[in-house]
Amino acid sequence: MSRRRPDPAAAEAPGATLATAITRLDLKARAEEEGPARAPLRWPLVRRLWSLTTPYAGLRNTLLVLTCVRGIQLPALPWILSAVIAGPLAARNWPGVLWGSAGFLALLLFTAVTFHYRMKLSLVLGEVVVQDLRRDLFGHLQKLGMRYYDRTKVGAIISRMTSDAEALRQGIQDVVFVSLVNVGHMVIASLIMAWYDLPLFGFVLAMSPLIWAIHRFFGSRLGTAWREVQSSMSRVTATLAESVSGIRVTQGFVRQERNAALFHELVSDHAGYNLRASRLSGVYIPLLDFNSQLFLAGLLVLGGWQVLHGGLPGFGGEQSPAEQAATFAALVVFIFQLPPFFLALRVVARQHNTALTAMAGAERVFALLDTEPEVLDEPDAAAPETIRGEVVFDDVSFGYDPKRPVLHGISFKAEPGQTIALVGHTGSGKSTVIKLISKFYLPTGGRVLIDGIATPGLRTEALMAELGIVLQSNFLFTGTVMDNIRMGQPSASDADVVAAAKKLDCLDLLEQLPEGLHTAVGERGGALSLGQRQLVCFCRAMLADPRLLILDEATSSVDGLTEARIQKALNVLLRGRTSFVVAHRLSTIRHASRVIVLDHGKIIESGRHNELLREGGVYAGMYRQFIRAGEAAS
Ligand SMILES: Nc1ncnc2c1ncn2[C@@H]1O[C@H](COP(=O)(O)OP(=O)(O)OP(=O)(O)O)[C@@H](O)[C@H]1O
Repeated sequence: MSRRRPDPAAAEAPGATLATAITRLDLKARAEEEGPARAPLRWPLVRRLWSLTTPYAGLRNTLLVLTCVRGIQLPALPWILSAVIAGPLAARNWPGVLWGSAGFLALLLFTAVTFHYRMKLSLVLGEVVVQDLRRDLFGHLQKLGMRYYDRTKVGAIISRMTSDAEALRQGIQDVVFVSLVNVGHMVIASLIMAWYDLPLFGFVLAMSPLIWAIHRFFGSRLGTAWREVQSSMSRVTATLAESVSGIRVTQGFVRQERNAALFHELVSDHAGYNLRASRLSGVYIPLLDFNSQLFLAGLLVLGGWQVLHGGLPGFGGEQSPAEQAATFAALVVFIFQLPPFFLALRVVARQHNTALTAMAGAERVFALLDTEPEVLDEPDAAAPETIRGEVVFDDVSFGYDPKRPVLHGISFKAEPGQTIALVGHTGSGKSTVIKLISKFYLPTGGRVLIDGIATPGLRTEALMAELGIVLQSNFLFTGTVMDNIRMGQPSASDADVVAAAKKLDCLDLLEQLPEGLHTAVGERGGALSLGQRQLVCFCRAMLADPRLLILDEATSSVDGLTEARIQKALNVLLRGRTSFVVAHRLSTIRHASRVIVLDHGKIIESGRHNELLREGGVYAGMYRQFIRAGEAAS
């Protein structure tokens, strides 16, 4: 954890304690979204990860061959050098030195070419596998139902697609191939050393676990520290983005100081993690370097003794000149083999840490891919060509959590072509009724019937083909006005889009935009006014021409003139199709075939506007309030 100095400015800031509490909660929630940093190596998971390379078996197998070749080349290079020094050079044989150098150069070139292709192909393999994985994840996310999205945070989904997918890429592109190269290198180098001098090699083996242990101790701590640095940075950027986009609210509610305290806390957290990682690196790298050099010093003493005194203490007696030359050659071989041998050991240990991170990422990514989409269709569900648009709620009850119902015994019938206005206080269940008609959920009790077919028996695609949804948030995707309208009917031509806008009598309003229908709407439609966004969504629904229309009317007000045009467009849009409107406009409610008043998930009144007014019940009270609020605002 980071150690922070108390900051007087932050402590004095109003709400600093609250800010700290919020940060703590926020950090905890985000840490939960990110999940554990590492997971143990599990064979089934490794096999599944490896199976992602199956479609690219040719590429993968070429890489395996290159990996093996490189595992031999790496120890062969220092071996040639040591052989030339201990052989031709010690014997003062100049042509032999030249031949040896030429052989070294040739192998060097071959090694460079192998390295080039190994790097290139592993990057390609990592890229194609991650591309497939992201495509599969996205496709799978599209299939998951509302329940999944109700319980999963957006941040968690984004982490699966970004940091976890990246961890998998590292696992596939680096861990396997880099580890194989280095393990191969170590095996061959060990064979060479053991061949030259078995007892001296015993000394090397005895020291290796020390280096491995140092690496494991620091490596895992460093891995965690760097991951914390990264995630604390993403918290800083996320908070910064939120603060900048919400700057008006911040200033409006005079929250600048509180936000500054929160931001300060996140930044000092990040600095703390950075310092911790730097402190660890500062000990680890010099320690490892010192150990390797110490090792060489030990080797020089032992090997030197052997050369000068004939064999290691306790391993044989007097040596002949030929044996002494062989001992000298062995020492040179060891001195050349050892530094890259320890380097390879370090690389393998580092890859082990990366593999644990990849395992954690793989567990989460596969868990998402294995999440079964909720089955909403019965096996023999009907898929009628068209829908007339009769909607019946037959004693429907529903709870997002089945133990806590939010709709109780709802019954009503909408004839084809009718407009049903849903009104009620916030949380009364209006949106939930709409979600049941849209088949985002199935009722927990009773039946929702469309054209006499209960929703589980009606194929979801058939319903969606005849269902148009216009939400209050007026969701627009990055692209042009034209693209956004066409989303309602992807095969529609430009002329069809223009015709839809004409039908709603709003073409002139959209053509007034800087580039007319080709104007880019900006992120989430930010480049358009609220009224323009609503019109684009109406055109989108008009183009799709569904039999059933769901409309969550926007509450935000637009200027009087635009309001009149929107109202006119809305009347055209509603005409001739069964519509359910979460109504906020008086004129929509007045023209509705029926107004359904909900309270705490129950229908308390139902009828035409005038009838309900005459009854003088809850609706009449709401209406009076509405009128008073309208007068006060004008
Ligand atoms: N995804 C959800 N998970 C759990 N409970 C939910 C969910 N959505 C809504 N609820 C709860 O269901 C009840 C009805 O909510 P609903 O959104 O249908 O009301 P509403 O009348 O549309 O409200 P508003 O006018 O504020 O949009 C509320 O108590 C709400 O807290």
